[in-house]
Amino acid sequence: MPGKVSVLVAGSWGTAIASVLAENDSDVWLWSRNERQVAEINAEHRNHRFLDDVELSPRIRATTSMEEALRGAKGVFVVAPSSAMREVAKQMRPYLSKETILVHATKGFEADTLKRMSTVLADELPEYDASRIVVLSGPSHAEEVIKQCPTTVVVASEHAEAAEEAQDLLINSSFRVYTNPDVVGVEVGGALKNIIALGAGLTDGLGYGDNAKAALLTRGLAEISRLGTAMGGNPLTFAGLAGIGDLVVTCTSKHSRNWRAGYLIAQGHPLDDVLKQMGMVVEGVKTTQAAYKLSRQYDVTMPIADELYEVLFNGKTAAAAVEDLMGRGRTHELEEVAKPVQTKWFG
Ligand SMILES: NC(=O)C1=CN([C@@H]2O[C@H](COP(=O)(O)OP(=O)(O)OC[C@H]3O[C@@H](n4cnc5c(N)ncnc54)[C@H](OP(=O)(O)O)[C@@H]3O)[C@@H](O)[C@H]2O)C=CC1
Ligand SMILES: O=C(CO)COP(=O)(O)O
Repeated sequence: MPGKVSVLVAGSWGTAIASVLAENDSDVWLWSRNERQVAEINAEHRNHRFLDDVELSPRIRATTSMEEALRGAKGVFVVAPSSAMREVAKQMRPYLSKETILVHATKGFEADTLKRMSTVLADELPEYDASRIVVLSGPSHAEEVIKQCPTTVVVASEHAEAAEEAQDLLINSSFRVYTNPDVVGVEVGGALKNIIALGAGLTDGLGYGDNAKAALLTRGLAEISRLGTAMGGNPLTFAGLAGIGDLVVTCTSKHSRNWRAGYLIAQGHPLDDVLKQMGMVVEGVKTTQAAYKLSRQYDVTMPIADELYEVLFNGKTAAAAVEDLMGRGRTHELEEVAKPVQTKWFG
């Protein structure tokens, strides 16, 4: 069963996924554009820039050659930041076999087009059957996965067999993998939870406590479900690993870059400085812009995402944003949640 699989790119999450695949006896080719990083991984079995404290399996070989990474691979895992997905997909096209299982694990939308990541892959890989694309998501900080802490994730594909093949490649006793046919819900849940995690960092930075955090998580989930359902996702997906599961971990974990960015912004650090200081991708910032536009396109109310947008891009203080959220007009808890339920899921 194990054979060659490739992982593109060698950031934190790509390196952790490569480690899970290597634990399962796959021969893993980890692609990076960075020659020094590739040389370090091959010589020292360390990714010094990301997850430096863990020794990598010798089953993981790094390369800067896309051809070497993809040729003969039975599975390809694309783990680029959303801003790089199209560029990476273009480079894959000449070498990607139609038989390969193609999985992406990116949480975000394309900034200009507002497209989901599987759609960006489908655009750039027209020879590949788009219905077989698999999305990997769920509560899974790389720092814990690479140390084999128990973790549960979901793989979604319209094509049940493709999802099961991805499940086979990944599942082991510390990495439990569920399948789900709802690509839209899993992608939208994974992307939008980063906005709420930024908000949780903000309220923690303001010292607002656990009640505020619980409120953000709960009302944040209502916003995620509302937009996700309007975009075609199954409402039940948001009660699962790619919804509430990932929301909980990202809003409460010390590992979350989105939470940390929110925390620093609440303390008065300018957004640009925070992003530079972080040195890793903080998807929630661009996703807040995307959600601002998508909520208007789909005519759904997203007050938390709107307030985050004002804080990040229009200079509103976090305290004023919380005050405005608390002072909104009275409403029924379920009023805005129950809008359009997709017939695709419930007949
Ligand atoms: N970290 C985590 O725990 C998890 C992350 N994710 C998601 O995975 C995705 C990737 O995040 P993560 O690995 O954490 O990010 P990191 O910041 O750790 O790493 C980003 C990587 O992307 C590479 N990269 C950026 N632009 C390009 C490009 N144009 N071409 C090739 N490589 C590029 C960087 O390379 P270089 O060093 O050369 O710039 C770097 O290796 C995000 O969508 C994130 O939300 C999902 C679940 C868990
Ligand atoms: O998606 C993640 C965990 O599931 C990672 O979240 P951060 O990008 O906020 O670190």
